[in-house]
Amino acid sequence: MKIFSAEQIYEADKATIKKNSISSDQLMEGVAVQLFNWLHLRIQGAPVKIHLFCGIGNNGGDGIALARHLQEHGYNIAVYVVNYSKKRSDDFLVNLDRLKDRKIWPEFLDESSVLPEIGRDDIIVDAIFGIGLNRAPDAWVVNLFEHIQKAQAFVLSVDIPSGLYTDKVQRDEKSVVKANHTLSFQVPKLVFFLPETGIFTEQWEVLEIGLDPEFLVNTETDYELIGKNEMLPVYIPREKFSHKGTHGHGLIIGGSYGKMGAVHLASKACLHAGSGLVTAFVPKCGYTPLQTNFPEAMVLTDTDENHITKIDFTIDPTVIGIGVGLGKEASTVKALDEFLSANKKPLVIDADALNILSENKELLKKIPAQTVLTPHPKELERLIGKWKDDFDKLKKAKAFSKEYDCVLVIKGSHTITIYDDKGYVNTTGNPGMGTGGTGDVLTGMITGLIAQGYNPLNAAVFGVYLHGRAGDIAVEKTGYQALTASHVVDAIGLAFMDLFAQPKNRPDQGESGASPE
Ligand SMILES: NC(=O)C1=CN([C@@H]2O[C@H](COP(=O)(O)OP(=O)(O)OC[C@H]3O[C@@H](n4cnc5c(N)ncnc54)[C@H](OP(=O)(O)O)[C@@H]3O)[C@@H](O)[C@H]2O)[C@@H](O)CC1
Ligand SMILES: Nc1ncnc2c1ncn2[C@@H]1O[C@H](COP(=O)(O)OP(=O)(O)O)[C@@H](O)[C@H]1O
Ligand SMILES: [K+]
Repeated sequence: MKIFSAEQIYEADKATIKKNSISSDQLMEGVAVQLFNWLHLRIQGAPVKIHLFCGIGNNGGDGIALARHLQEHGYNIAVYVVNYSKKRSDDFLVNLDRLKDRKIWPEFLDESSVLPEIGRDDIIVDAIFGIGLNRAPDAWVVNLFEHIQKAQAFVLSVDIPSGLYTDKVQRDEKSVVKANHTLSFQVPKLVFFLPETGIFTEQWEVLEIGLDPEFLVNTETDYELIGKNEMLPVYIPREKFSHKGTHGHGLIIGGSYGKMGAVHLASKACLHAGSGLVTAFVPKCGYTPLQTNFPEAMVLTDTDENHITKIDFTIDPTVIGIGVGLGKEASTVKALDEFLSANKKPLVIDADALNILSENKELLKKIPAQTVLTPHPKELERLIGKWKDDFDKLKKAKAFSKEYDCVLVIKGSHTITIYDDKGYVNTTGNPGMGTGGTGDVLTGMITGLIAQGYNPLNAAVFGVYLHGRAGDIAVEKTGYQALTASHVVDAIGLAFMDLFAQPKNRPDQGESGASPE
């Protein structure tokens, strides 16, 4: 699913109005009917009090139009106009008149108003600011937001939590409404997926509002949301006459004394992701544990007992995943330098190999085109430097990816893979995966996918998707706390099979950390 910018959404709006020969008021009316249907389906005429806080632009217009439909169906409503500007939008005014025609008189709130009482069991509709927010809300509006929060009632935000910008971080947390649920019009917004801005809505859901499909299909976006629908066309099926020789050979290089598990996890994940063969290249101390516990892997060893000191092998792997459990010994740094100077194979780089690159930036020039780098936030900071906020991070990440022609996988709750100026935002995974070793599993999976013939970008995006999906499947049996990296490895096969499972009968919805399909 594409993630459009606010400018593109306004353009889509215009294109829809032009193509369908409808007025903007008719478009808003369609939106209001959708909003009403959503609420009506869930509260089914219950006498719960619904407080609608409406701004004076089109977001407010949506709220005002929704109020009319709720009133027509006998709901117990209270409507407030948050009068933060004299410049009201035409469609807001049209809908305000319609409301007055029905003898509903909204309460106009301003700086001097006594704020309404809201019960804990009431519902709040937040239609104060939409995507038109372009400056910080006034202090009295922030005060209203706090009043809304204190009520602890269920907050439904229309289009976007009010106070949240679409393209920058709102510094003051109090200046944004914290929504329980957001109904985002037609497309999700990038801010739902970034750590600093995603916290303002617990759940989000796309509400179809009938924007022109041709515009949506033909418009390129900077970000794409990755779910099952995006990954199915990427999947490479197994051919009947294929064999281990055609499924590729992944080589995992890493490990040091006390950190051999990382190599075990990555190599196992590489095989579970479908690589025909896997070889682990480790210090000598890794030989026995790996051979004993993981019979499917072949093992090559360094001359040193505890660390990688010289990466020397005669096999011909398809792809190399390097860095897990590696350590940063001086001899390891030298070995990595020599390896990168000679290597011609596609690479996946993680963990200490990334840290070595960060400390020896000249080595970055030696990585092959489209190398996949998989940093967690701290490793990313070492690579690209400190960022001011999440948007600055994405900008710096894109510049870095361009400079070194690499696929940059920014790991997190919603991992974002960057390549060629575009970001692929993952929807799978869960907080249970914040446990040692899950990153090693991802490295192995991406390596295993490249081994089978996926190009590095597809391998990264698909690997991240499958990794999160495996975590989601595994956590159903373990719970968040007990989930371990090994559980994730064990569920990789189920994650593949889930690609072809019949969809469950539920609406196209998502929530922080859950898949939208
Ligand atoms: N295609 C779609 O998705 C459709 C979208 N629709 C809906 O339209 C919504 C966007 O509506 P919108 O453009 O009228 O802007 P909105 O957010 O209501 O703000 C109102 C105005 O407030 C102003 N302003 C800004 N910041 C301010 C501040 N801090 N303090 C005070 N004032 C401030 C600013 O005007 P300014 O003063 O800068 O001239 C701004 O224009 C969208 O979210 C969705 O709900 C549907 O109806 C139809 C289909
Ligand atoms: N809250 C979360 N939601 C979804 N995925 C998560 C969450 N926390 C961590 N993960 C995933 O778990 C992995 C952790 O990787 P990393 O920090 O490198 O772990 P390690 O170094 O221990 O292997 C990443 O792929 C990350 O996206
Ligand atoms: K809103």
